[in-house]
Amino acid sequence: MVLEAIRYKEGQLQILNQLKLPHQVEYDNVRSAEDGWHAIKEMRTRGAPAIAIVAALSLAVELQTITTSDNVEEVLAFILEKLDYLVTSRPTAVNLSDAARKLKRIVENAAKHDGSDGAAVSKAYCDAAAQMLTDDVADNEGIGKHGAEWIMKHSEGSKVSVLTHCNTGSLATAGYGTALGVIRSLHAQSSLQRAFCTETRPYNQGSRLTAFELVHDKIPATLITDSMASALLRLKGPTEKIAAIVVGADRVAANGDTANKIGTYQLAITAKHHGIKFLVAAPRTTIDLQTPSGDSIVIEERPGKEVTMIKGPRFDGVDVDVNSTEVVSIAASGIDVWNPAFDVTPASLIDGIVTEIGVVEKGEDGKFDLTLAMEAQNEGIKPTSVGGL
Ligand SMILES: CSC[C@H]1O[C@H](OP(=O)(O)O)[C@H](O)[C@@H]1O
Repeated sequence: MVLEAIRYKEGQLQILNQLKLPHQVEYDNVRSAEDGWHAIKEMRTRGAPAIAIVAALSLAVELQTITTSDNVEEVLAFILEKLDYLVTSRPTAVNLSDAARKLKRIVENAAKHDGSDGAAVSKAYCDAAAQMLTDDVADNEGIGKHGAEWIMKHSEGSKVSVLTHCNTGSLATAGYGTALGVIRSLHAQSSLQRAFCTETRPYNQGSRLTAFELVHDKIPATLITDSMASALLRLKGPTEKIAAIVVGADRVAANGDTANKIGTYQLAITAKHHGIKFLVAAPRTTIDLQTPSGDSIVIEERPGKEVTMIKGPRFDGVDVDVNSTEVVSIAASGIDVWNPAFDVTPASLIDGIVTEIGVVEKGEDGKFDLTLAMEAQNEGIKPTSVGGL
């Protein structure tokens, strides 16, 4: 079974309901932008690239199943309004707003063409949205290649271990993954000793999703709790050949400060303390030159019950009843909760930003210059993840 977070064909979009993984594999139909918004908000689908793609395709299937007006202005207004609505689903990952901006430009250009009609504008949108699936997988394979090469160049021996956080694999993207794509590439070239993954409280992307992907791909892997990371580096770093911590990103600011899953910042601190390389792996659609630094990144806060309650199938001490679901409280009633979904890692703690066209490192001034990577994108060296703009 190929792990597909997103299944799309004209007129039909299905998402793997990630709230039910790893014990149940269930796909939910997404028939409209509203369905897409709720799927993203409820985190039935998640991951910065996947959020952008599901949002874009949710509007595509809506356009493909309604009777499209011939009126260019009506269809254009409908698409622009729906994109503005979809962007409100989750604020931190830039991929969604970046895709919305590029899709708006595409349909505005399509509407200007002589003889254009509503159907032409709708088709231009749907073609660009579908292209995001293909481009994202290509981006991730490039990230995997460049990241694996960089790690091997900066470590000794023929095999290395890496630690990763959250889920950045096929369940967070259109396929292959970003940081998990680097792990897949290391494994494919027989350079991976072992992948360590953190459970990533409170949504448990690591224990539920990354562990699921690593077991599925038969990659040697070990799950640890978030609180074990520093001890792992100190006690097992040398013997397990841990060469790097590789994480994904939801938004990379112009100076390289990176918003990613809560817990990333403390991993960067412990990596620095233990002399372990710290890499951010993300497509260029995650780089946001309009946001000057991490101080300007909006950090999503989620409901406290995601911390105090835990949901899963019943375990009778022998087997897991995959068809059961129990929700249990694991905190004292009445306690206040702070539940930021992300934190910001300062560029000073990041050794490299792995993109699909190469690894960006800091210059002699100790700062990242991300404009070069983005200029490569704008010069058309490779189309962006939305319709080749
Ligand atoms: C390639 S996924 C990037 C990013 O998205 C995840 O957040 P969430 O699971 O809340 O959508 C996590 O921060 C990943 O690193």
